Amino acid sequence: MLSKPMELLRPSKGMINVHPIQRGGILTEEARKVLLEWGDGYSMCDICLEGRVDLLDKPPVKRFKEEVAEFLGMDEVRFTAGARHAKFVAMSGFKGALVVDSLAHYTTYIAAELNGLRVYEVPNTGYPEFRIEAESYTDVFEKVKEETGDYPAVALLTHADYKYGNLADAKKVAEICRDYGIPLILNTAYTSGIMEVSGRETGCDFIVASGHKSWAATAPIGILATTFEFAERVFRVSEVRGNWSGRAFTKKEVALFGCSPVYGLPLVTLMASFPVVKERVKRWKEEVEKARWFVEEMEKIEGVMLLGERPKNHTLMNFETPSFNLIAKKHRRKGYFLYHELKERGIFGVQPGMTRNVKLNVYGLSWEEVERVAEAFKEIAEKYGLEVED
Ligand SMILES: Cc1ncc(COP(=O)(O)O)c(C=O)c1O
Repeated sequence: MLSKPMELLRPSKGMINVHPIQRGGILTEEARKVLLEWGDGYSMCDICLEGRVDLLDKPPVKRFKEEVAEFLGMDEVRFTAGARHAKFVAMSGFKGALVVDSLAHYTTYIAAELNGLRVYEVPNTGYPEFRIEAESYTDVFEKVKEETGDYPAVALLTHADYKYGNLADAKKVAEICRDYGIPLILNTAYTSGIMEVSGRETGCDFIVASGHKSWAATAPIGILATTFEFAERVFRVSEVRGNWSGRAFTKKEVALFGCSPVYGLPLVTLMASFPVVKERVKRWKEEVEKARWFVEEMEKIEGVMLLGERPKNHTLMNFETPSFNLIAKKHRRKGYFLYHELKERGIFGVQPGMTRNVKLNVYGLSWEEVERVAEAFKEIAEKYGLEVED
C-alpha cells in the first residue's frame, strides 16, 4: 500500500531533537539549498568520464576528496555507504584476528563477520565509567598471540562510543599498535565532523567517518581515509574478466562495488556542508562546556547520575535514572510517560518507553536550547514529586 502524505511527516518536526544519532547530521542551510537541484537518481553522473564517482570533475568530487583527505590528515579518501561500509572496506585488507574495544558499535562486528575476521575484545573498566584503557590493548594483543600463535592482523578503536559518549585516547592506542606493527582503524563516527580529528597527529592508519551522523549530510554516506601505505590494499581494483567478452573492469574498486555506492544527494550534501563543518569543529570546546553544564543540572534531580567518564569530553551522554523508572511503574502510561512529558515541552529524541536510562546528545544546541531541555527534565521531576536541588 502506498504511504499516505500524513505518514511521511517527520514526528520530530519543530521540536528540539536530542536523539543521540541526530545532532551531527542536521543539514546546514548550504546543504538544504542543493536538495532539489540534485534530487534525481544519478544526478551526479551527467558527465562521468572515468567510470568512478570519486574521479568526477563536474561536480568536483575529485577535488573534494583531496580536501577531505587533508582535513583528516590522511592521504587517500573514498566515499562509502556509511561508517559501517567504511569499516568493511578497511577490514577487507586483512585476514586473521581483529582486536576491538568492548564499546564498539554492532556494525563493527558485522563488518568483521562479513570479512571473516575473528574478533577479540578489549574490556572496559565497567560501571560507572566504562572507560577503555589504552594499555588494555597490549594485554589483548598478547592474549591473541598466546591463543593463535600470531599477533592480530588489525585493531579498531571507537573514538567516541555510542553508549556513554566516552572519548578514548586514540593517540595512546595508536602508539601501542605502532609498537606492535598492527594497523589501527579509528572509528570516528561520533567525532570527525564535529571535533578536530587528524590521522597524522593521532598516528592511526585508517579513519572511518559517518557523513549522516557527524558531517551534516543526508544518509547514507560515510568516509574511509587511509595512508598511501594501505590505499592500494583496501581500494583494490577488480581483476576479473568476463568469460564471454573478455571484458575487464580494471578501474573498479572491489570493496566499493566498482564505483562508490553513494552518489547524488548524500555526496552533494556532504560537499555543500563541508565549509561549515571545517569551521564548526573549531568550536568543539564550547560544545563540551554545554554538555558539562547540562550534566550538572541533570544531577540536581533526585536519583539521576551520569554514566561514563567524568568530566565529559563529548556531547553524547547517558544517565542512570532509577527515580524516573519508579514513577513509570505507577504511571498509567508506564515507561512512555517521560517521552510524552518531554514531547509536550517540545523535546524529542529520548527513547519511548525507556526510563531506566536517558541517553541524549546536546551537540549543536544553543545555550538557550540546552537550558530548555534541562528545565523540562527538572519540571517533570518536580511534577512527580522528585526533589530537585536549586
Ligand atoms: C560508533 C558508531 N559507529 C558506527 C555507527 C554506524 O554508522 P553508519 O550509520 O554511518 O554506518 C554508529 C551508529 O550509531 C555508531 O554509533
